Amino acid sequence: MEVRAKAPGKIILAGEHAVVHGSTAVAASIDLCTYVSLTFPTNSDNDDKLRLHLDDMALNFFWPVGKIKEALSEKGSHAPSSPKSCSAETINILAALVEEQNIIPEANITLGAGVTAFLWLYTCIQGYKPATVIVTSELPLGSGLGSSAAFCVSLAGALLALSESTNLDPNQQGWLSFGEKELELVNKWAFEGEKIIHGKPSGIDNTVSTYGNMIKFKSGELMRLKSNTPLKMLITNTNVGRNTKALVAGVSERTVKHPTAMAAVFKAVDSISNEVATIIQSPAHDDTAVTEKEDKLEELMEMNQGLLQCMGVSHASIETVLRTTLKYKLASKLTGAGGGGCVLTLLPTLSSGIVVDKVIKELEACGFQCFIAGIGGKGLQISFNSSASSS
Ligand SMILES: Nc1ncnc2c1ncn2[C@@H]1O[C@H](COP(=O)(O)OP(=O)(O)OP(=O)(O)O)[C@@H](O)[C@H]1O
Ligand SMILES: C[C@@](O)(CCO)CC(=O)[O-]
Ligand SMILES: [Mg+2]
Repeated sequence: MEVRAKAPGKIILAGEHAVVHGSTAVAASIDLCTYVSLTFPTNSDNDDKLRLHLDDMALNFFWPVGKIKEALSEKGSHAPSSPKSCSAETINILAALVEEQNIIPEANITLGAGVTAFLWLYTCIQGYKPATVIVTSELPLGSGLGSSAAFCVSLAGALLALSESTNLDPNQQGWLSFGEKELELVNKWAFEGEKIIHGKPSGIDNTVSTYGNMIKFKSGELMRLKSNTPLKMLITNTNVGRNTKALVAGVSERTVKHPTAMAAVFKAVDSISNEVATIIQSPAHDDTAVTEKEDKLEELMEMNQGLLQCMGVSHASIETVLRTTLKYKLASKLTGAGGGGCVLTLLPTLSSGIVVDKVIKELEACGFQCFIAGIGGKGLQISFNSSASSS
């Protein structure tokens, strides 16, 4: 029996970083996903290993399950229906199991945190069973499109689908969706994984990846938004690597140094996000109303970007994208943690295709990668393949 899970990445339309400090943010899923396949060996396979294949990076890890059990001793906890945080001490034990394999390139230290999160989610949800887990992704890693959250949600989804805590029918064909209670459980586990990768996540990324569509999020609470106008966003990947953990920590440091000024910044972001959510949901019956909405969204994106600069998370490459798109009267803001990564540019409904082609050409000439993603699709989905056996 093989179970597959797919979970989408996301864009943040307003409120990144400030959301970690209690402000409202607005996010939407995108149609680029991370896929996880989970298979248990049959008795005749005689395999005692937990195997993790990160196919996109051609990295293959394996641990004898007895070794994991011995390393974790009483710190391991097989309790799929009770999401639990990984203590700093246990993170170190798991990180040592990851490092021992010596296969993560030095240039990619944060990848180790993802594999550590895998070991935590696996042992808590499935215990010490041998298995093969294969991960592939359409998302660029560490670029602001929520690759870490999609990784944790798809993993938690696949692991829970083959646990006693969920009850999808494995004989059903095609992609299936969990019910509300099960999604809540997946989301909580994914948040625990995100904590290992990010340090101090707000939970917005795993929540939008779990539930999909468009959400407003504040202090752990989600509100689903019903968009009344399709939004078209150009996503530009500056290809400048960064990691969310360091950027979030940088904003927290600034907040400690300048508490009053930063509180004002976070309050302004909160107002911007609420206004963005209201505009997105307001009806627009004709082209004039759509244009009016888009004009307001563009202004709010620019205001949000200014405040992200105040927080210290912009980057020269992001500023280049802003300057380039502004030449064509298009508004942009960074999305996700910033410091490089991806930038969003609103493409108004009536914008001319020629202008869009020109701006893309100019951005690509700077070495950036441009694409238009579908916004607001489904969240986590699961599918079973009863004829598969472990490889
Ligand atoms: N497909 C994957 N396979 C293995 N690890 C992954 C995968 N996708 C994400 N990760 C983990 O997530 C880390 C990247 O997370 P990070 O939060 O820094 O960036 P992001 O999630 O892409 O951007 P943002 O948090 O700004 O949306 C990787 O270094 C790795 O640890
Ligand atoms: C930077 C941040 O606000 C969004 C990253 O996509 C971090 C978080 O909310 O966890
Ligand atoms: Mg992330």
